[in-house]
Amino acid sequence: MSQPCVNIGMVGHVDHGKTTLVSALSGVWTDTHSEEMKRGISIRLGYADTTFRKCPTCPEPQGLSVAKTCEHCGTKTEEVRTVSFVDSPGHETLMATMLSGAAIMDGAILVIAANEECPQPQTKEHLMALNIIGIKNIVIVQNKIDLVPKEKVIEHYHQIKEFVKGTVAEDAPIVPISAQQNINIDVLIGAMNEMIPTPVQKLDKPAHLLIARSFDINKPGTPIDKIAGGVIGGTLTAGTLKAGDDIEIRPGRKVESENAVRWEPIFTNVNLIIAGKEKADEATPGGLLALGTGLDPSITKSDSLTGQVAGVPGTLPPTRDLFTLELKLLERVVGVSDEESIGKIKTSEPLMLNVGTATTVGIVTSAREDVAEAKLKRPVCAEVGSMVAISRRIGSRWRLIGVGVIKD
Ligand SMILES: Nc1nc2c(ncn2[C@@H]2O[C@H](COP(=O)(O)OP(=O)(O)OP(=O)(O)O)[C@@H](O)[C@H]2O)c(=O)[nH]1
Repeated sequence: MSQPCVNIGMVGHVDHGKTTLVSALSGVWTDTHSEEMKRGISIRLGYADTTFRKCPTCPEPQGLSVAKTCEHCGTKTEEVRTVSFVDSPGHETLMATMLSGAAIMDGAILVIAANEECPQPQTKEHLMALNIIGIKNIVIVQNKIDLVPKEKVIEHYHQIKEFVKGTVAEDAPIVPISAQQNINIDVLIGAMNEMIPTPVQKLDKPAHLLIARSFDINKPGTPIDKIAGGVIGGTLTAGTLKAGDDIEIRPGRKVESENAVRWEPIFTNVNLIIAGKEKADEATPGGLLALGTGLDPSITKSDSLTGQVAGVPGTLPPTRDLFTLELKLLERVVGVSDEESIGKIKTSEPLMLNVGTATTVGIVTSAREDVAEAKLKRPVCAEVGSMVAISRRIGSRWRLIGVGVIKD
């Protein structure tokens, strides 16, 4: 990709139109899996790339679009910015996946369907997650306006305004659209372009990649299906990678011997870089990458490396199987109809912990008012100071209850 890239997340309640909107913006359907087809909901993170473009000859004001030729004068449009969309699932059982996706978002579109009362439970829970993870660049989309009369759209707009009062999205623009009928998509592109800047590229640090997906091979027909090794996908938080570079992956591989279990880092090399849909010589932070590696595909298949970190050998954060967390708990549980208050964290209770793209369960070994220690069932590679989203099992679901910062 020739332009610096930004990762924009699609978040919001189930069936509000996230995947449809990604498709309207990028012209491609994000990954669809057979299980998703059966259940009719998104289960895993989906990805799609597009380019915001501008006509070089039409007079101002002329908005951005994704069209390759100008609809007014037919001139070939020019690239302004490349964008990767991270499509997260909206179902309440899939919060862990949403949180992994949020770790690699530079900004987000909160999709809210205009034909339902606002807020729906995961509209609230996803906004809270953005808040906790610190994603401030947000655009709100009022989708499916083709299904309701204008007065209802206005009433719904006021419901959204009331709902976001006092949250990180208080001043976010609200764009009424129909993803399915392609209404107001150009206005949305303009709002995204303004609200979601390309992140500052930290090129002078060693390369670190948060792994969000891993595959044995990519889909047939894509450039990466021609290589033999396993594929990892994710986003670089810092540094650059070139084809041929050596990489280390942590925590790596689980090794079981006699009575002990340990995790060994994996060492391999990058043999192909795909940024967006194109083969690239170099990968930089921002945007989603697929890296062909020298790994045996059995190591990368079925997202088995999701949540791990890859980077320059010897520079990765330590692998931890114990967290000491400085806590900041929410007042009430969100994402449920009955919003009970959140009690203190107790010793021996299991917590779901999300850090970067990793999800693990930790058993609390000690807990005070504002600090808790948890022994992790599956270790993670994480820096001191990293934010950890904390969820507690309430009924049959994990519910977001707060955030912790890793202490040494
Ligand atoms: N009428 C109308 N239907 C829409 C619109 N956008 C999406 N839909 C429909 O709403 C349904 C759900 O859309 P999806 O895009 O799958 O919703 P989603 O938010 O990605 O769902 P999950 O990822 O499972 O949470 C589908 O049947 C879409 O065709 C719209 O603008 N108008």
